[in-house]
Formats: sequence, C-alpha cells, structure tokens
Amino acid sequence: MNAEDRVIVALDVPDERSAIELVERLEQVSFWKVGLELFTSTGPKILELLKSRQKRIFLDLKFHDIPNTVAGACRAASRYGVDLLTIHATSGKEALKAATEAVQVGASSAGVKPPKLIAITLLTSISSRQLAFDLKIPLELPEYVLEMLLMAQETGLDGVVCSPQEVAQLRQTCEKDFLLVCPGVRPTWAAAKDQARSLTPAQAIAAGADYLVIGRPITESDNPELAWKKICEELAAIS
Ligand SMILES: O=C(O)c1cc(=O)[nH]c(=O)n1[C@@H]1O[C@H](COP(=O)(O)O)[C@@H](O)[C@H]1O
Repeated sequence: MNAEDRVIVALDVPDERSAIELVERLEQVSFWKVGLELFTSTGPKILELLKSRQKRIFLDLKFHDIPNTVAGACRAASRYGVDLLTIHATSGKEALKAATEAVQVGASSAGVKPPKLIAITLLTSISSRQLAFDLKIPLELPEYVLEMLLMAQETGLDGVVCSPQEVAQLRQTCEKDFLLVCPGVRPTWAAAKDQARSLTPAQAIAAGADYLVIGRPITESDNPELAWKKICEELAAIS
C-alpha cells in the first residue's frame, strides 16, 4: 500500500454541499471518514455520494450502548457497505461480542462485504491527567489502552483506534493483522487544538500505525491541497 493510501481524511463538515466541495477539491484522497457531525446532518446519502466516486469509507459513529442496541446499530450500519466502523470498547465485552456478530449478519443480509469493526480504546483528546482525575481510572494511560485493546482482540474485533503515542507498545502485543488506526496526528506545522496525545504523520507510521486519521490540518487549512501534498511528501520520505 502507498503511504498516502494509509491516510484517512476526516470529513468533519456541517453539510452535504461542503462535503462534496472538499471531496472534489481533494480528488487524490481515496479514504474518507464520515463522523457524527456529517452523518447526523446528511444521513446515509453522503455514503452513496462517496461510493459513487469509488472512495473507501470509514463510518465513525462510535457506538456506545447496551449489547442489544449496539448490535442493532451495527447490523444497520453494516448494510451500507462501508470499510470501517467504530464502537467504544467501554461498551463492554458482551456488547463487543454482539457487535462483532451483528456486523456479519447486517453485511450478509445486504450482500456486501462486512466492515472492519474497530474499538475506541481511549479518545485521543483525553490526557493522562484527565484519565486519572476526571474519569477516575486507577491505571496508567498506556496500561488502560492496552486493556481495552486486549478486550477488543478477545471479543473478535478487527482492530482499535488509539493515539499514535501508544502504537509502538500496542503493536508488540497484538496480532500483525490487527488494525491500529490513529487519529490525533499532527504535522509539525499544524495546531494541536483539542488533541492531547499527538505525533507527526511520519512518526505515527514509523511507530506501526496501519492508518492515520487526519482532519483539521487539511480541512481547515487555507490551502487543503497543499496541506495534503505536504503530508504525502512527509510520508513518502520515510517509505
Ligand atoms: O474515532 C475516531 O476517528 C477518533 C477517535 C479518537 O480517539 N480521536 C479522534 O480525534 N477521532 C476522530 O478523528 C478525527 C480527528 O480530526 P482532527 O483532530 O481534526 O485531525 C475527528 O473526526 C475525530 O472524531
């Protein structure tokens, strides 16, 4: 896979018109993430529009609910024929197992390939300090993220979402084909904003990330084409 095929651009815009404008501007981008803002605004229509342009899709709805409810949501989402789908690991073991099964059922009922189901370990906006003092988790952050990964692995998920700062450690523990997808990626020239645990694109890939999720450094740039080009050049230099 080319380094640039490992970059998923987060299409975090408010409506269909802005989404299509960006997709047309950045025609070299082959993998887009549709998240809570855009999906809530447009519904599944945006997925059809991306598919008609032969794009891969990460449907990032971060399900977090009781087993019966996440299973229903995963069944429904898997009928869209997307490539990646998210659930929070903190939904718990039973919910993760139910979601894993539901993804197969949903996709086969629609005659499409099942999405890879990946679990959020710990949001990349949460710092060690917040984990301890706000969420009251009595574990060191890397240990907590590892526990979430082990639960996802044990319940049959295809991978996890984690910050690039944890990737090297997690890569040593998980199976080679277990996906490690990293948001919280910041080129040196971009602002961190609300991301608490970042590395640069080159550092994240070198650490063992399968995919990088990058949004605002590209989408909020005055020149998104140039931002994309600089990220591709950074990655090409290490491959
Ligand atoms: O599931 C995600 O993609 C996700 C998980 C996470 O822990 N942190 C995180 O930032 N994300 C998403 O990744 C994208 C990052 O966007 P930027 O911070 O603009 O690069 C956003 O769409 C977030 O919703």
